[in-house]
Parts: sequence; C-alpha cells; structure tokens
Amino acid sequence: MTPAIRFAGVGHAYAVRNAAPVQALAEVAFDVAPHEFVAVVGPSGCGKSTLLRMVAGLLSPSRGSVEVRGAAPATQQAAMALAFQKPTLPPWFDVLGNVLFPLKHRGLRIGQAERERAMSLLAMMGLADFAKRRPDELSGGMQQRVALCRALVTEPEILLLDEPFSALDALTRDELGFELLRLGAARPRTVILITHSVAEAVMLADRVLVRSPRPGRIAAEFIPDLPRPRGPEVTRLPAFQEAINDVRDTINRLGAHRLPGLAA
Ligand SMILES: Nc1ncnc2c1ncn2[C@@H]1O[C@H](COP(=O)(O)OP(=O)(O)OP(=O)(O)O)[C@@H](O)[C@H]1O
Repeated sequence: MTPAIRFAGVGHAYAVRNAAPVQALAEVAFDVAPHEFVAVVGPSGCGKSTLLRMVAGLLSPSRGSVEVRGAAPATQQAAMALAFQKPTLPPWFDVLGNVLFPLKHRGLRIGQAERERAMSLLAMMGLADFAKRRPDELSGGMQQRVALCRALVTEPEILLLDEPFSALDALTRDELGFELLRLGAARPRTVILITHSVAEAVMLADRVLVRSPRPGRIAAEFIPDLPRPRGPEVTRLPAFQEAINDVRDTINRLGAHRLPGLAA
C-alpha cells in the first residue's frame, strides 16, 4: 500500500546571511499510513514546522525526499489542507465567507451544496449562529474553530495541523481536539499534528513521534494503548497517564526538556 506520506532520508539546512547554514532536520525517515493520525512532538526549534511545510509542498528538502500519495507534494496540494497556530481569518469576509474561501481560491463555484457543507461544519463546531459575524467579533477559540472548518471544507484527504490549539485555554483545547476526532470518525482522513503538548499528542494520535533537539531526527515512536472512539473519558484511564509518562521519559532522556516550549 502506498503510504499517504513518506519521508526518506530527509535533511534540511536553511541558508543564513553572513553565518553558517542552520541544520534544521537530519535523516528524517518515517511513513504515515492512509487514515493514520500521527502527532509529532519535540522542543521548540527542532524543525517541526519545517517538516510540515515540506509535506505541504511549500519547501523542498535539501537532502532526501518527501512524497505525498507516492508523488511530489506540490502535485498533491488539492488533497491537503493546513491549519496553523494563528487562525489568520481575513476580516473583510464574514465567518461563512472565511470557511468558503478555499473553494473560491480554487476557482470552484459556490452553490447551495457548498454553502450547506460549510454550514454543517460550522454547526458541528457550535458556530451555526455566527455565520454572518465578522471574525473580530469572535473569541480566539471560536476563530480557531472557524479556521478548522475552513481547513475541512475542501474535504481534504490529508490534514496538516501546525499547533492549531496552542493559543487556546486548556479546556477549549481539549474540546476542539475531541471535536476533530469526531469529525475524523465521520470521514476518515490522514492527519499530521505538530504539537508541544505531550498530553494532546497521546490523547488524539494513533502514533506519537518524538523529535530530538536540532538538528531534528525522529528519536522514538509510541503507540498509545487507548480505545477508540476517544472522548474526555480517556484522560481518566491509567493507560493515558502511562503513555504520557513514557513519552516524557524519552524526551527527558534526549535532553529536550532543557529547551523551552515543551509542556505536559
Ligand atoms: N527561513 C529560515 N531561515 C533560517 N533559519 C530558519 C528558517 N526557518 C526556520 N529556521 C530555523 O530552523 C530551525 C527549525 O525551525 P522550525 O520552525 O521548523 O522549528 P519548530 O520545531 O517548528 O519550532 P517551534 O516549535 O518553535 O515553532 C530553527 O532553529 C529555526 O531557527
């Protein structure tokens, strides 16, 4: 079976003016199976965003290769959607306009079916009553929900999430994470989630990849032994805490805990 995503011997160095290149990634190799949910955790600066930009076809590796569905990532952009740490919603569109934006951007005609799809995503995220509001009339958590609806409106095969919940309070963060799982159960897709939160990674992912400090490599992988479908009750299972401890022990062994930006 062709993997959804394949990293083969990937390294990347950023050229820096008047200084030695920054080696962001080295020898990164892993596959993500179709419909697998993989979380990548690691300290700040270990190259997590670099890795995701390569999958999205926005950056080419200086060594090795990245493939999406067996092809060059840039040729697969229509099958992918990205959501970032900051929601970045254009203020001149209302909420519905923001969710529909990726379809317009692809030159697709927005008809009744598209509007209904966008509205049903908004309803699933508890935002049905806010479709006509402007983004700046919403809280940060609501804006992030809109950004997730926008990422999902194209029905992407592959969802790339770069710390999409990190600016939110802990409760909203968990709630959105489980919302994402519910949406995934309704329509399975491949997900890569980049996160600083070990708990979030364990709670949501089929597999957790731990990255070493820069230059980032995949130092370890964990398969949380948690049932699906998952809801808030999984956080009370002993296996949940055990999985978090296992991942954190590895991070501590790697020395990554001495770097900023990694939370339980
Ligand atoms: N355009 C660039 N030019 C030079 N160096 C860069 C560039 N982008 C990233 N880097 C460097 O590459 C390394 C990896 O960056 P990247 O943003 O991928 O890390 P990250 O793990 O996502 O970090 P964070 O968790 O803090 O967002 C960092 O040391 C960063 O300073």
